[in-house]
Amino acid sequence: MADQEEEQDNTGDQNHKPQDLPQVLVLKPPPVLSVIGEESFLSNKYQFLKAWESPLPLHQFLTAHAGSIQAILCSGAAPVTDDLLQLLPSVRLVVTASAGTNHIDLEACHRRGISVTNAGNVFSDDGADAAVGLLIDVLRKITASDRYVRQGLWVNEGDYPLGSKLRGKRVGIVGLGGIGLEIAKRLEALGCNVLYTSRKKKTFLSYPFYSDVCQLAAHSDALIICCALTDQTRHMIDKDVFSALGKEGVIVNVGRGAIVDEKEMVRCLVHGEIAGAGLDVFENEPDVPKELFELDNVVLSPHRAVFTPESFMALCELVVGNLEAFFSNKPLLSRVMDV
Ligand SMILES: O=CC(=O)O
Repeated sequence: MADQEEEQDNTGDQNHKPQDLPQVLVLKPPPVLSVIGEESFLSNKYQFLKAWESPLPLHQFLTAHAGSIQAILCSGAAPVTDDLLQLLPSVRLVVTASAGTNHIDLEACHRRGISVTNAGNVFSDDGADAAVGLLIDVLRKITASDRYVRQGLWVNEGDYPLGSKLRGKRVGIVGLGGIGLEIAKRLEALGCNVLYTSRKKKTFLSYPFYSDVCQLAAHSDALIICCALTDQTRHMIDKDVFSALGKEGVIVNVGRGAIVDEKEMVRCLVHGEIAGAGLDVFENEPDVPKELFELDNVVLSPHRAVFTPESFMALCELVVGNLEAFFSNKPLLSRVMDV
């Protein structure tokens, strides 16, 4: 079966036999594929082994190609675990088509001498636009009042309750990486006071830094979560943080659902212990806690914050650039350093 697959030229390259090309494993189609199309995304300089198209069980498929796969192209849809890497001794590179790397066992990659690259900064603008958009939406009740108008309630019930002003708000950014920095720039331009927490204080910035997220919440009117999901940040936004944020506080999450203790967040929203939420990510996507559907002070979005056709085009170039750099022994373009 493996031989049959190797005979099938899925590279589009007429000059090379596919088996001469470097082999890159793709476990599941990353979201970018459905927008950009396989022909554009999967460069014909490599033989992409699409595990999901093989009739073989994954383990057998991987074993059949174990010696020849040098790189893995992945996304959040398929985890890259230590057990998987164990089966693929020739892998030296994992390229993820995402900003987040929580689906990759970074420690195992480090131990095995495997480099990892991610989406670098290609999603920073769109992620920041979406985060600020969600914050404005919650504060000014844009989606909720849209529903009000469509349901004919303006006519029957009168004016909709007023929202709250953005200018002057103290916004705590949790994670001042590429997306966080872009959020800060936008909020500054909109007249907000930016504060932040991050792994380390950024000495080149004058925004107030809080090493403790509870302290940050206590000094913020809104918190925007845009840090990485790691063992340290899982459920970091917990009961104590919500209580420090307080009844008037708003939370926006464009990072990962599991950074927030979702059950506790739902409880706080239902009981009015925080004022509202703008959420692009959830703990068990695509499942969203049903209680949130009933709440007008919550804006929901289906994990789309960073994705636009433009960011996907940039991602496409970056992925190909990283593969080219790797296979020609040049420095990687967006190496993940924090192992
Ligand atoms: O959530 C999207 C990403 O991590 O790229």
